[in-house]
Amino acid sequence: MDSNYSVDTHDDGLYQQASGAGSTSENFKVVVRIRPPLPRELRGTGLRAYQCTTAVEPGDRNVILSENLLAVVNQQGSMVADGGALYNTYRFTFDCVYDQQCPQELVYRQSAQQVVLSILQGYNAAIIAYGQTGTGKTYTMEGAMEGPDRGIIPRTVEDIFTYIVNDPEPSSKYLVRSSYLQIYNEVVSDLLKPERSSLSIREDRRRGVFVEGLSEWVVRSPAEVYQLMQRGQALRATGATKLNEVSSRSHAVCVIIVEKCTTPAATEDGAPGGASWARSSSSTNGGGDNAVPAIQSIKVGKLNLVDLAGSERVHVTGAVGRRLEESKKINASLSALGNVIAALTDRRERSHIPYRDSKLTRLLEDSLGGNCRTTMIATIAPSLEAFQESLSTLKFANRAKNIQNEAHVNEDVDQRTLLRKYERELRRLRDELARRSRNVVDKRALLVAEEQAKRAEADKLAALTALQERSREFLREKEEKRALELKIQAMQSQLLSGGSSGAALQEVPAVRAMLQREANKVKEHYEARIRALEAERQDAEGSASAEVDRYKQLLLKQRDIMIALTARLNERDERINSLQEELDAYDRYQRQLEDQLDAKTTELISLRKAAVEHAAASPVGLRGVDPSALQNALGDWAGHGGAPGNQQQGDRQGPAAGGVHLARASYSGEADLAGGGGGQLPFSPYRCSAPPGSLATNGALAAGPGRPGAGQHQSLPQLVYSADGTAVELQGTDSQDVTPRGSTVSAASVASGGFSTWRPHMPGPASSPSPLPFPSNSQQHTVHATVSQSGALPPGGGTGTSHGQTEQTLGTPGPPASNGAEVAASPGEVAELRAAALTAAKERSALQQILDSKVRVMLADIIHEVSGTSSAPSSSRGVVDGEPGTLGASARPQALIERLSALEALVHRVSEAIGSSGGGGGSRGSGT
Ligand SMILES: Nc1ncnc2c1ncn2[C@@H]1O[C@H](COP(=O)(O)OP(=O)(O)OP(=O)(O)O)[C@@H](O)[C@H]1O
Repeated sequence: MDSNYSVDTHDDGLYQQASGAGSTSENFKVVVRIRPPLPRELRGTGLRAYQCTTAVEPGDRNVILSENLLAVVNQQGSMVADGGALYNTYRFTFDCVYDQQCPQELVYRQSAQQVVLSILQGYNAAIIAYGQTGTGKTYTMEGAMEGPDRGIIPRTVEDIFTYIVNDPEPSSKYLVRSSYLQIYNEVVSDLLKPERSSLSIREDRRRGVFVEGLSEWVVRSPAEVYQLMQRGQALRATGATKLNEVSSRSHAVCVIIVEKCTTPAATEDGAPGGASWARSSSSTNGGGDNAVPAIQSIKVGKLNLVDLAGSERVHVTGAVGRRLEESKKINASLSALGNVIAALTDRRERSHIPYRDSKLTRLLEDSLGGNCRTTMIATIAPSLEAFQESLSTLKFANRAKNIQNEAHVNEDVDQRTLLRKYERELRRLRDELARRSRNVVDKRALLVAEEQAKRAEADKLAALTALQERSREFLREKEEKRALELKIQAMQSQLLSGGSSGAALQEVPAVRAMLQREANKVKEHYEARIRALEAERQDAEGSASAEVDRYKQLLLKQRDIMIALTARLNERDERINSLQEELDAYDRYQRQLEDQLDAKTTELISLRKAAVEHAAASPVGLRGVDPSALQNALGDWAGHGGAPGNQQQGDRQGPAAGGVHLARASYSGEADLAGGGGGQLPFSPYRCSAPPGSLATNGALAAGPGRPGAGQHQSLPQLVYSADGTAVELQGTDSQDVTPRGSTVSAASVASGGFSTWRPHMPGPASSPSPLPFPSNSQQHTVHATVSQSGALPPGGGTGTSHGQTEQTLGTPGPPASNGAEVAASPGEVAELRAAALTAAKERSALQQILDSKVRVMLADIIHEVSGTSSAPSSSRGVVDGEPGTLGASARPQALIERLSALEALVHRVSEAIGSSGGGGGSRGSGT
């Protein structure tokens, strides 16, 4: 094989600059292949025709690169010395130089086959195609899949399987695996598994440098490899450039790994390997102690078939954009490759090898200066336009040929086999150990069990012993207890024999009889006690029942009372209603009385008029008339027919001091009061006042005091009534004391609120109590009579009533008769008569006023009583009639009835008195 690469080198000084050392490593060979010119190159460029720049000297190791090849190469193809000085001519010596007509088969056979087949011996091998783009790298590596143009890869696959098939060692076994990857833009991808990209490059001692995760496909025939190659080529990044229509834009690496398993030729006894393995196996299986397991030899050879992307000058290829980026990456990686080669071939002290500067150099680390047999095929183009690239490639290749690889067979025992064997042995030993250990464990367990049994037996005996001891103690305690009991009995027997009461005594019949008697006595006592308690219980039950019955009766009685009270209350209400009706009837009767009073008044006026006329007609006769006689004549209607009138008559001592000091109506007319002559009335005018809303509201009396009149009002005394309607006093509003003397009412009578008697202001017997009862009333009633000097009535005072007529009559001045008749009586007599008549009228009016006041007070009391009775709760009325200190509900109606009767009698008497006087006057008047 080496003879194939043996090329004679002759370096001369002229070409020293370009020629290499000429020595090559056995494990790193560099060959140059010149492809034939392409059609485009043969057409030339512009005016320049095609010009070949390469020539291979005889012997196929030297290559001449010259701008004018014809001038420097003679007919034999060797370089002429003179021509070299005129033209750029370079001569390089490599392990082999293949000219343009060199077929694929020769290239493979001379430069690849031995390297490829070395992997079957356990070597790492690599065939790297390097060169400018479009110079035939892919053609050289792949070529066609069939025919003479088949490249190195197909031929390698064919040779590998041919070798395996033709291996003379039938015991050898082979395992062929294949992978296909690319480095595109510094990214490692699996061309057989496109989904695997960006793979990492690892390295270990056994496998060397490898791509982690790269798929490995076991192939058993060249066809299977072809299929993989075709599949990977379809995925490889390619593109059209100016220099190559199908330019590879990535570095492609086809990996073929061949594992060869062989059996060593001999064992310890020197038998051949194959037979030895067979025997060894059989002996192992048979359990022969002397047999030593045969160890298989595993040789693993890895072949990297590298098709590098072509270096290119960008300005020449015209790459732009993506192609430009690809070119940069390609050139960068190739530059890293050059750096690695430069480092590897540095003659100085071995420096750092920058394998990790690129994926390519990292992946080719074993192939470049490592454990590998490497052949670098530098491809160049023969055309003049590729001169510089060809020169660059040759220089690169010339430098690379100095790389020293140290290839060795990757022979190693099958670690897995050994491991399996050791594992089996270990498992067997473990089983044996376990078995023996199990026996030991069983014995130990038996010993332990026996020990435990002995211990348990000992414990059992100890427990039995303890139990027996406890039993003995128990018996002993029992005996001691018995002894104690006997001792106690003995002591007790001794005590009994000492004379104390005890069971022994009960043995005596007398004692027994005594005890029996005592027992019977106690029994009887308690039985009696029980009976007594039972009786008490029964009594208690009986009394309780009686009490219940009594309460029931009380409840029934109360219920009846309530019913009766309800009925009586209903009756009372009916009675109250009837009384109300009677009161209404009485009011109507009172109004009739008032009408009659008015009639009497009219009659009185007529009488006065007749008297005046009579006096005017016969003043002499009138002058001789006794005033008392005249007053007597008029006194009947003035009230002496009744009790008050009689009393007033006895009490009357003069106009200023006597008579009834009550007025009912207001009198006006200055002439009347002044006696027509401007004289002053002999008695002070009266003003009867009453609280507004009481007497005045019915129009009977004047309004409140001080009501302004048309003229000057004279201040009048007030007649104040006590609560029971009794006139108490006339409280003068001026300095004149008009209080009736002797008219006294005690403060107690005012405050008592009880029944009181009206005591007119009359001396002597007239002060006897009046038989007229009046209901208690805390209110006081004041009657005012207003006399206006201007003659005008007080506003509202008696307006619209019959009293107005009285006033008109009374207010008529006494001028001389229009007929001019001379009055017989003297002016004094006339004045007396007039005063008498006026006094009589006043007394009547006062009497009527008293009557009205009394009636209204009683009516108010009755109404108040009735309303209070009907609205008061039943409890306040008293539950039981006749209860001391309270007026029972049934008694109140009776009292009301009595009051009404008294009132009726009073009215009747007053009416009779008034009627009698009026009737008397009338008769007299009519008689006159
Ligand atoms: N020895 C040869 N004999 C005949 N034709 C060849 C030879 N070498 C190369 N060619 C032809 O040259 C052209 C370019 O070759 P190839 O594609 O292999 O170049 P390359 O170096 O792989 O280019 P790139 O780096 O761009 O991939 C192809 O058409 C190929 O057929």
